Amino acid sequence: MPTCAPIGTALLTPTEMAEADRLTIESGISGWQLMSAAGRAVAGVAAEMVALPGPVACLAGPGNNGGDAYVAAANLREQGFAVRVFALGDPERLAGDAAFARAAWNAEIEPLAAFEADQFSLIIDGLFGAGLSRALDGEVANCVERANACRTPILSIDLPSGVAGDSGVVLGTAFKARRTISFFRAKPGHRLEPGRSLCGEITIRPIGILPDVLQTIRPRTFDNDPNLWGRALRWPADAGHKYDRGHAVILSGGASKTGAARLAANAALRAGAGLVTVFSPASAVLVHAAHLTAAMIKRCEGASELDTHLADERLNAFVLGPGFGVGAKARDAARLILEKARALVLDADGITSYADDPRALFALAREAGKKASETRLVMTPHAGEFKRLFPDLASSEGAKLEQAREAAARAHSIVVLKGRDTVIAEPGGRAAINSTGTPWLATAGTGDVLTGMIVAQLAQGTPAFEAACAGVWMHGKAAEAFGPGLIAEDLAPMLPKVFGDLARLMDET
Ligand SMILES: NC(=O)C1=CN([C@@H]2O[C@H](COP(=O)(O)OP(=O)(O)OC[C@H]3O[C@@H](n4cnc5c(N)ncnc54)[C@H](OP(=O)(O)O)[C@@H]3O)[C@@H](O)[C@H]2O)[C@@H](O)CC1
Ligand SMILES: Nc1ncnc2c1ncn2[C@@H]1O[C@H](COP(=O)(O)OP(=O)(O)O)[C@@H](O)[C@H]1O
Ligand SMILES: [K+]
Repeated sequence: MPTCAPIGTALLTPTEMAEADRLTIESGISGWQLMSAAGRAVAGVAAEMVALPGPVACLAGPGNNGGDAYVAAANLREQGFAVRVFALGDPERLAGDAAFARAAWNAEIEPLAAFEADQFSLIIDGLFGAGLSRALDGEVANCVERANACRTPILSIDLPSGVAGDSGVVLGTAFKARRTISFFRAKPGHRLEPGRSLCGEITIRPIGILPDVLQTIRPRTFDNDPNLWGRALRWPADAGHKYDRGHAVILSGGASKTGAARLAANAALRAGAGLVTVFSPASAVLVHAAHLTAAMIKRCEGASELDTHLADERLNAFVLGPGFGVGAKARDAARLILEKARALVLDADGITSYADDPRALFALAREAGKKASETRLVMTPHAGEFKRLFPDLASSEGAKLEQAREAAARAHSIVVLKGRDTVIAEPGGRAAINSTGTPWLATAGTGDVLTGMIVAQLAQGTPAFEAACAGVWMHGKAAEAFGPGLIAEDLAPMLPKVFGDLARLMDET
């Protein structure tokens, strides 16, 4: 079986990054060494973006982000580029390493008001990075908007000025960069929208910060990639049996709404569940029979039949919600499944069924978790569904990471808050931000497919957080593998390629 590094790829908040900086300096590497390395790295990327002699504009802010810009300016000048530096505020007031960097530039510094964006071949944005503390306004906001309006490419240092590093939210206004270079580890703001889109292509460079500092910082946010969950994923054992790979159940809605259940069922089979059964009301059994082959069908009319079926303990992971219908029937089913401490992926109508009483669901999840000694509920809301269960959290605009984290703690469950920047959070505070996928996923039924990919991992015994992360990752990879023009049915057939690529990736790490 392939193996992989035990910890994930951490994403550091600006506060954690400052701590990484501080711990490294404490260990004997100076702040000036870090800034020099950062500035040189910026110049290296700039030189990839523009041909000699430029001209290049370096916009320098009042903090260390500006310091990086002065170092980059001096380095580019050495390489033969024509460079002009424009400063926000009085450069004489710079302190510490940034003052050093300004002194090393040792040439004219013009006021930001003199900057004319269309006179340059490249703009380097060193106004604000991790230290952004309030909305851009006045002269700075004007400068950003002028730069965005012209076609000159922008290279942002650390973050596009105006993007908050911990949330990706825009404070006032922000540069729309062609490329962004950051250091040591990426930040949540590089992954969360709209920050992610404003960064353009992101390059992360080492600058001498020691990875050991992560042991002290203990980050809680990670890139959703196989470094985080690869080792937890179950692969078929050489002499394995189908029951070793779990038996997933998809609860279907009535005759006119059966497609969603089949999308989930086929995805669950392709994603590795040993067996998959669709529980169907009598009225829809024939419709399913006409379409399903490897997946099985069992009549399940309502609560009492579900209760009887649940006596079979091999049925270990369930999907409830896609096409199911909103109401008491969904709530009864969720209750029975969680009371038996089976793993449950709750989506769509399953989530909406609890809009009037979310706390009833959270209590069921808490008890199921206690009984099984692990989280049993995975919820997969899109923003609209999220709002139905967590209206107070949803009103805090733009704080997607914290919303998902708080919701997971409150609901004693894994919360998969979907979108281009899907966040997966667990009750203990660990969270992952996904970057796989394409905009072609914005089409009917792809969420149903996602539930199938997650339930397959749960059925195989992967812990709920890792199961959800793996499902979201492979869902996006399947979309990338298919390319433009996809519909929901196209995703599951891409999984053999996704698994092949994953196995190779993990063998390499
Ligand atoms: N950590 C590392 O490992 C390394 C970090 N490095 C670099 O350091 C950067 C972080 O530096 P930093 O902490 O000095 O913050 P920075 O982003 O320059 O801004 C602070 C200044 O901006 C001001 N200000 C804020 N918002 C404002 C607004 N809207 N409008 C106007 N002013 C505003 C704020 O004012 P204040 O809030 O104090 O009033 C303060 O004066 C980081 O992004 C990276 O590039 C590398 O050199 C090497 C290693
Ligand atoms: N612009 C986008 N880029 C990447 N992924 C997206 C985008 N829009 C939607 N998705 C993904 O597509 C899926 C849509 O799920 P959902 O909204 O539940 O759709 P449905 O209910 O039609 O199945 C989610 O996994 C979501 O993260
Ligand atoms: K910047």
